[in-house]
Amino acid sequence: MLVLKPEEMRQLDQLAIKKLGIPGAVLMENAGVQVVQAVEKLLGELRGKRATILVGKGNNGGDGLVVARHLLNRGMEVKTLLLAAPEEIRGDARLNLEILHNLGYKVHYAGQPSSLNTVKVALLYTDIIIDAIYGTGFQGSVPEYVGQVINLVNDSGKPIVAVDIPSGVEGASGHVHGPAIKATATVTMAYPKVGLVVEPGASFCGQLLVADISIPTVLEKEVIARRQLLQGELVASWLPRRAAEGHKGTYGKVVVVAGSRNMSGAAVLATLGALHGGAGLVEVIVPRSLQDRVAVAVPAALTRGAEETPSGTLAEAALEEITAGLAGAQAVVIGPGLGQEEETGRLFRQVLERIGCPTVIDADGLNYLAAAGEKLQLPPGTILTPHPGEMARLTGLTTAEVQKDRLAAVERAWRNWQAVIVLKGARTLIAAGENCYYFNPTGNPGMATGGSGDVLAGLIGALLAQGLSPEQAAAAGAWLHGRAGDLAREEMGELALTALDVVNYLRKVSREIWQLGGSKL
Ligand SMILES: NC(=O)C1=CN([C@@H]2O[C@H](COP(=O)(O)OP(=O)(O)OC[C@H]3O[C@@H](n4cnc5c(N)ncnc54)[C@H](O)[C@@H]3O)[C@@H](O)[C@H]2O)[C@H](O)CC1
Ligand SMILES: [K+]
Repeated sequence: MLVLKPEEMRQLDQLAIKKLGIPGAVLMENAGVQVVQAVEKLLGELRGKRATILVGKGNNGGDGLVVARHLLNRGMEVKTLLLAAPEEIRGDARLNLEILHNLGYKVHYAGQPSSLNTVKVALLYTDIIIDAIYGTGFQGSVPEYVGQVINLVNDSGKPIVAVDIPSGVEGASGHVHGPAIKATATVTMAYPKVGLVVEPGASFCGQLLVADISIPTVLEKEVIARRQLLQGELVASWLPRRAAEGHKGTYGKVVVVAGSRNMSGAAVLATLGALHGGAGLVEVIVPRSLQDRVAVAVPAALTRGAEETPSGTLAEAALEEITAGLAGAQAVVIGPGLGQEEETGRLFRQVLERIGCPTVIDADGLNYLAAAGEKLQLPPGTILTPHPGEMARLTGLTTAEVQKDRLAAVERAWRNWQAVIVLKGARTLIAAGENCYYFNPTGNPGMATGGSGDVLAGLIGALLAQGLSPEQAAAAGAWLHGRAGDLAREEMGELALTALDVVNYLRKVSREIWQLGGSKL
């Protein structure tokens, strides 16, 4: 599903209104009706229940006024609190204010500090709160009084439905500079906005519902940016359907270069990720003393032992053995558990020069890249999979700076390295080119556990080997990995979840994708 910046949404709104002749008031009416449906989903029967609607001065407030009219029609007791002076309300929002007035319905003015008590009382005697204070027109931080209102709403313990965007969240970036509504559900109009699918904004949305307000889909071609919210349907459409006559050669060979004495598990987990991601063949190359152990742990993989340093990391002398292993590879995964020996770093650079197929660089591989001091030539179709700390090293930012603006960080890394970048962490973000992003909604905090990233690297390698483009492999890998973690959480919660569970639950995801056969998940 396409993800838009507010300015792009405004452009489509304007085209729908001015070029196609759909009146703005119709769009607003549709927006309001969609919010009413969400309220109904949350509350069930509406008759006799109470709603409080907080209305700002812009069109978001206008949507709120439509909601008020429809909830009244459904027999609800509705209190509408205007946080702006009535004379500030213009255009379609004004029209809706006048309709309410003509109905004899009283909208309360609650736009100044002395109204805080009115707000408190309203919030006490309500079953649901509708946030129509700010929408896509909002930037910066909310005025002090509005901040006080928002804090009261958040502390009320009542379900909150945000109209288009939780007020206080910037639609273009997901930045939150002060108080912001913590919604139970957000009904966003026509398309998800960037600020709703990246952190921290994403955490304020609750359940995200995308409402059809009759913006014709033909207008999508006017949007140049390629930003996609990942969904099972899209991922399934990229994955190859296995042919009856297929054999292991059909699904590609992944070579995993990983592991050291203290981190043999990283090699095992990356290999398991590749095997469960559907690779035809996986060969894992590890320091010689680990080979037997790894072979027992992953009997379905080929193993190759290579020269090692005294501390048990791959040695420079391993180059020829690794080069031999690379023969016939469709994809390479390099980095998990390699350690931080200088000699292994030198080897890493030489191996990179010999790889001729799409490559996933993860973990210690990323640290070697960052430490190289010069910009290394990456294999064609490289994917980098940093967590925020690794991202900081790759871009010269601090981890806090990366997390504060993940979108900017991932864009910077893409420009620096000209590779597909997968920024892990809550709401994994993928940058694949100029204005080309994938936003991953799957995954949960239970997956913040050692080895989970190794599984992802292997999984992406498998998808590359099966012929997905680097951007599809990165995006699909992130989605499938997060989905496996989500299914694992459904059964075991977050505490006990380990990387091995992510591997094991890939089976269920595989089944879902298989059953989907290209239809909806
Ligand atoms: N036809 C349409 O465009 C439709 C839009 N819909 C809804 O409208 C909003 C967008 O409306 P807009 O009037 O552009 O913006 P807001 O309602 O978000 O109003 C913002 C309002 O507040 C001012 N403002 C911005 N930042 C701050 C700040 N930091 N402090 C104080 N005030 C601020 C700004 O100047 C505006 O005056 C969209 O989200 C939809 O909900 C309909 O859905 C359909 C048609
Ligand atoms: K809002």
